[in-house]
Amino acid sequence: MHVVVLGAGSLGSLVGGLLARAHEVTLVGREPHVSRVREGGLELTGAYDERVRPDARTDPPASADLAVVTTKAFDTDAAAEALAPVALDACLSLQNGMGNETTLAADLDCPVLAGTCTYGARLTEPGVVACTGVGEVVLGARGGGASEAADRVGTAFDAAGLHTTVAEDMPLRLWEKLAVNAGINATTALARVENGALLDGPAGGVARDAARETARVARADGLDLDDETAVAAVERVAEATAANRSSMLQDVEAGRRTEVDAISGFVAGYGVETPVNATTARLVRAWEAARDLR
Ligand SMILES: NC(=O)C1=CN([C@@H]2O[C@H](COP(=O)(O)OP(=O)(O)OC[C@H]3O[C@@H](n4cnc5c(N)ncnc54)[C@H](O)[C@@H]3O)[C@@H](O)[C@H]2O)C=CC1
Ligand SMILES: CC(C)(CO)C(=O)C(=O)O
Repeated sequence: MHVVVLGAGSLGSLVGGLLARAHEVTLVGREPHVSRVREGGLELTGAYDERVRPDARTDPPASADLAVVTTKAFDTDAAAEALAPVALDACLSLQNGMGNETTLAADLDCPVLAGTCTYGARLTEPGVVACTGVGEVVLGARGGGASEAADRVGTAFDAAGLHTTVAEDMPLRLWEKLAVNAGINATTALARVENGALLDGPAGGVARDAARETARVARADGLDLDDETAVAAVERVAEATAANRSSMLQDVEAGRRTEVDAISGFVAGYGVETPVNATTARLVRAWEAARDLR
C-alpha cells in the first residue's frame, strides 16, 4: 500500500515511520524535518530503536492508496485543500477534536475514515521521533457501520505492527474521546497541572463536569453516551497518563496555538447549555488572543 501522511510532525512521523516497515510511505511535512528524513532516514526512538526510510516532501504526491491526516485540528482545512487534487482510495484522520472528518470529506472524493490514536509521539529533533507510549489505533467508517475501506486500512496497519482495531461504532468512540479531551486538556492547561492531578485535586471537578456536558451534547447528537461513562473515561485516562502533561498544556507552555476550538469550543458551540466548556474555551481563547495566536 502507498500511504501519504499529511502533517508529518510528532504523531504523523511515528505512524508513518511504523507503516514504512511494511508499506511505501510518503511523509508530507515541513522543513528542516523533511530534508533530514530524505537524507538520512527517520529514526524511531523511545519505545522503538530503528531507522526507516520513507520518502519525505513538502507537497503531496499525485496519487496514493491512503492518506493519513495528522495535522493539528486548526490546520485541517489546509490539509483538505492540499489533498483535494490527490487521487486517493481512502483517507483516515487520526487527529484529536471533533469535525476533522467532516472538513476532509467536504473536499475529498474518497471515503473518509475516522480514527482515534493512543500512541504517544514527540518529534525530538528533525529526523528523529520518540514514541512516548505504545497505544492503539481504532478506526472505522466515520458514520459507523461496516466499511471495506476500514478493513483494508486495518489490515495494512496490522501488517506494519501497529496495534489496530477496526470498529463499527466510531461516532460513539469519537464522542467518548472528545469527553476525555474536553475534561483533561483545557483543565490541565489552565491549572498548569499534570493529568494525574485531576484524580483527586481541586481541578478534578471541573474535568468531570466538562465530561458530563460532553456526554449531554453527544446525546443531543443521537449517541448513547451517559454521564458516568464519560466521567469514568476521564478518570481512566487521567490515571493511565498521570505523569503526562496534556497536549494542550504543552502547547500553552511552548506558546503555541492550541486545539481548543475542536475540543471544548466544539462542545460549547453545539447549542446545548455547557457552561463549563464555554468558560474553559473562552479562557484558553483569551490566552491565545493575547499572544496573537488566533
Ligand atoms: N503527539 C501525540 O502523541 C498525539 C497527537 N494526537 C493528535 O494528532 C494531531 C497531530 O498532533 P502532533 O503530531 O502532536 O502535532 P505536530 O504539531 O507535532 O504535527 C503536526 C504537523 O503538521 C504539519 N502541517 C500542518 N499543516 C500542514 C500542511 N498543509 N502540509 C504539511 N504539513 C503540515 C505541521 O508543520 C506539524 O509539523 C493532533 O490533532 C493531536 O491532538 C493524537 C494522539 C497522540
Ligand atoms: C489522552 C490525553 C489527554 C493524554 O494527555 C491526550 O489526548 C492529550 O494530551 O491530548
